[in-house]
Amino acid sequence: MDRPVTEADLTFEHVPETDQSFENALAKARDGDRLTVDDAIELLTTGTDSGGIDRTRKERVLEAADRRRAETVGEEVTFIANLNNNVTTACNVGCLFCNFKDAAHTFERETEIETAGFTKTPDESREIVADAVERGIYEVTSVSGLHPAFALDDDHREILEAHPNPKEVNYKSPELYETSPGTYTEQMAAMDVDGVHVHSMTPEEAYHARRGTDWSYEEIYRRLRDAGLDTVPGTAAEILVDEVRDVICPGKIDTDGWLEAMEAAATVGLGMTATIMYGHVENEAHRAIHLKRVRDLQDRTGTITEFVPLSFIHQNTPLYEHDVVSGGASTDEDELMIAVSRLFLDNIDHIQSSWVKYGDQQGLKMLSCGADDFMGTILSEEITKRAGGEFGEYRSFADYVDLVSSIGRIPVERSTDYENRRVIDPGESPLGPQLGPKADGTPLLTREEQDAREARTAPADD
Ligand SMILES: C[S@@+](CC[C@H](N)C(=O)[O-])C[C@H]1O[C@@H](n2cnc3c(N)ncnc32)[C@H](O)[C@@H]1O
Ligand SMILES: Nc1c(NC[C@H](O)[C@H](O)[C@H](O)CO)[nH]c(=O)[nH]c1=O
Ligand SMILES: N[C@@H](Cc1ccc(O)cc1)C(=O)O
Ligand code: SF4
Repeated sequence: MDRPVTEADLTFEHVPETDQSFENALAKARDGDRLTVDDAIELLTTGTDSGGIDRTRKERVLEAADRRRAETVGEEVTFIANLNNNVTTACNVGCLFCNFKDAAHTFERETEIETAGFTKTPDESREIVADAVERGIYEVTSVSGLHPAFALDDDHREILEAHPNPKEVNYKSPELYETSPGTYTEQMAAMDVDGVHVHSMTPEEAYHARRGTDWSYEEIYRRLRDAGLDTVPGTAAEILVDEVRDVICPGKIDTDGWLEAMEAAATVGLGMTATIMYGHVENEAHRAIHLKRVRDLQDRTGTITEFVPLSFIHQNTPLYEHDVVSGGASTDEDELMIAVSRLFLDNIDHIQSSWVKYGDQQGLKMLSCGADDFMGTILSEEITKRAGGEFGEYRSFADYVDLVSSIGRIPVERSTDYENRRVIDPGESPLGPQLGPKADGTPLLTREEQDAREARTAPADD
């Protein structure tokens, strides 16, 4: 085809059609029976017997999910004091839903083009994380573009440098770039400040860290773990159905590759999260199959601590700009995605509501649709912002306590693995992080940041 693919061109093998009825599926969900893919399709569509979403049926699904949430985890709403420290935006994988990336050639020394992106050296990463740890952060989340100069470690660099055709394996020497990201193990070690929890290396990044070798994912994750990695973010999952991946991320590892990497991380003892990125070209059958693949993986490993539905942010993405999609998920679809995740994933305790994707108001609503975790302080956000999201880059503990208390739930700070938890009394002072290695309750934001924030939110002078 010499024109870009559009929504009308897409025909999928998997379509939302079933022999199940909505009422049967809902009855099973209410009874706590394990749901099938067809059950999930019925709930996500509020019945395939009619088109569009039926609001009354939707409310019944949300109610069932909210009840399941209360039975499983009670009334506490958790969140974490964390920092996002993404190392580089250089990436040539070309996912059509992503505007986080910048073409890697714009980072080269010998280029006229000024790059719109960034690359941090390991020393720079350490400084950023050390500063945040100083302020009470105890998790760093780090996801990055697949910079061509990245290697797993010195052994891997040697292999890549000796490769007869480095281009074939998406490798270029660090000397060619203005700034080198170093190696993945150097970045892990650099971010491992004072025992901070390092949450990093998605399956896609792990694939990049083994390119041009015959090393297994176990070997990759073992070396990363030994360098300081603690848990793995289960992003790059997108939709775990290859006919969808072929459209939105043809350059990425396939479904089996993603599952293999996650299983390997579990085998070497790493905990992990899992995600779905929905609301683009996929239909409810794909969402349901995705949930089944995640549930099966968790049956095999038991190491997934939370499931995170990531609603597609469309504004600045190639998928939207090339008219492949006309927007993202509707609010009804968002609520049903959270609810059916809770009902279907009977082996994952926590469902996360992302304020980055939904905003505060809808994010809070999700906590009554099946979600029980409200993400983290993050302090910096680039993925959603660059895609056109407008819900900001951080939340303080005071924000969290206000928000969670406003819906009559209990604010609780947690560790990445949910093992350490601290119920926060809204009346206490300070509210700040207390689980951290420097647990002195230092406010999350510096004075300057607080002032800047107040200036932004203050009513304009007349
Ligand atoms: C930007 S990538 C960074 C890590 C690494 N390059 C990878 O792909 O695994 C992390 C995740 O962000 C999510 N993401 C990217 N663009 C998005 C968008 N426009 N809307 C919602 N989520 C998005 C995707 O789920 C993706 O896997
Ligand atoms: N949902 C989003 C997250 N979630 C990850 C959490 O912040 C945290 O790292 C995890 O729960 C492990 O403790 N992070 C983002 O940057 N953006 C999101 O939309
Ligand atoms: N980085 C992802 C979110 C994410 C990160 C880590 C996780 O464990 C889960 C989700 C995004 O903003 O889209
Ligand atoms: S989602 Fe990840 S791999 Fe894909 S283009 Fe964006 S940064 Fe690169």
